[in-house]
Amino acid sequence: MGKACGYGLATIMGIGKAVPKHVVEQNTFADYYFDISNSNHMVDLKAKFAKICEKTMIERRYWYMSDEFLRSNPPITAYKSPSLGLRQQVADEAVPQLGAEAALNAINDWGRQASDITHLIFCTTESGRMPGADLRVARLLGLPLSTNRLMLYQVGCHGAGIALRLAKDIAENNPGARVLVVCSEVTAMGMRGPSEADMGNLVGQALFGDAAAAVVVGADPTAGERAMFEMVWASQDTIPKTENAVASWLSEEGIVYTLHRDLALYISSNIEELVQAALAQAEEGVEDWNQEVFWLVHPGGREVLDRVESVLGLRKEKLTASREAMRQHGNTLSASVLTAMDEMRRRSAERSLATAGEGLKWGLLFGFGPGLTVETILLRALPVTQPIA
Ligand SMILES: CC(=O)CC(=O)SCCNC(=O)CCNC(=O)[C@H](O)C(C)(C)COP(=O)(O)OP(=O)(O)OC[C@H]1O[C@@H](n2cnc3c(N)ncnc32)[C@H](O)[C@@H]1OP(=O)(O)O
Repeated sequence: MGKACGYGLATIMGIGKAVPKHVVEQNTFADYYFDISNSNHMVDLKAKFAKICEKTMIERRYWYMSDEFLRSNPPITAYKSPSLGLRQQVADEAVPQLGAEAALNAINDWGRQASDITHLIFCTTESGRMPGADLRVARLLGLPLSTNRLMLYQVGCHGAGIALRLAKDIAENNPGARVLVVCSEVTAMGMRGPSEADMGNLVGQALFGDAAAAVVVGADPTAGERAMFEMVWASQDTIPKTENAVASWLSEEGIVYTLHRDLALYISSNIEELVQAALAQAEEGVEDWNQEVFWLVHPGGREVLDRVESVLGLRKEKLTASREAMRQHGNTLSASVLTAMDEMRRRSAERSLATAGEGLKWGLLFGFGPGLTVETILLRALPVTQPIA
């Protein structure tokens, strides 16, 4: 979808993130995880898990659930035990709280009042409650009751891509619209102990972390606003025959998921075509993917980034923002790619580069999720300016 109805293209005008306070260090995580799940007798599995943790290249993650809470609620740390109500209670508290904190940071970055937000898109994989976290966040931020809310439940890691694509359509078709996109994820639903028969679960336990990230989207910047990234084109694609590569379902035991060993291979084998299709939408030829393009790739796991980098022939530093987001937070599902965007913007500003996209004009954002679904957004980073006077 391109420019519509004579209004300008949707732009990202503010970015914010938030993490909960409990820090989980990856280099001691195997010991901790097997201890809280009373699984120290699984000696070989623990050794294998320690190796997986090391290979993730994650340094730390953040959890909303405290050590005390986990130790006093064994159904959460069992491999499978009825615990949905308990998990939902955590999500009810944590998802809106973290989301509101990230949203406030994005609104402060944007520079206008929260009451100027016209639409709210809230995305989480972790909750099944109505009314949803969108309403709680609207209340916490003091948004007007007339704010148009849209709640995306159970979307998975490509949720930010979906939310941005919808925000683009809204901003380009409703003059003056300012859309707050919030992605908030806590591992309360999917946290569980180890099982020798479920390696996919073990890989997930080494990867997933809690975080929220938010952006403000609008077309035609006005006084006090500065546009960072224009969303030029957005699309969704499904990779054929990969329906079982990532699957998750809500059960009495919380969210149970499978991660296929070849998931990274499926993504990397199909991404080149999607890159070409997206860059063909740029107004000028973009030939050199290292010199001319900045990359925001969902940090699904180290192997996902390695394979994407290799198949596209990207230099090591091109995926730095994604790798840093993963190193500092783990895979935070829908919040991941926005966290990477925040990191890229921060690093670009630190180096006084001409745009928030590492000084470059054209960029690609990729979200990956169950389906396998790929969300692609062609971005144009605008020259760094002060907010419009
Ligand atoms: C679609 C999306 O992308 C959405 C998401 O974000 S969902 C999460 C997506 N991410 C993933 O699935 C993780 C991708 N994988 C990785 O990043 C890496 O495999 C890793 C960091 C987990 C491990 O690194 P690695 O270099 O592959 O380590 P490696 O020594 O080969 O593997 C360790 C062990 O784990 C096993 N393993 C790894 N992934 C596995 C999986 N998904 N299922 C079963 N076993 C797995 C390996 O077979 C190996 O077992 P053995 O020691 O018995 O051979």
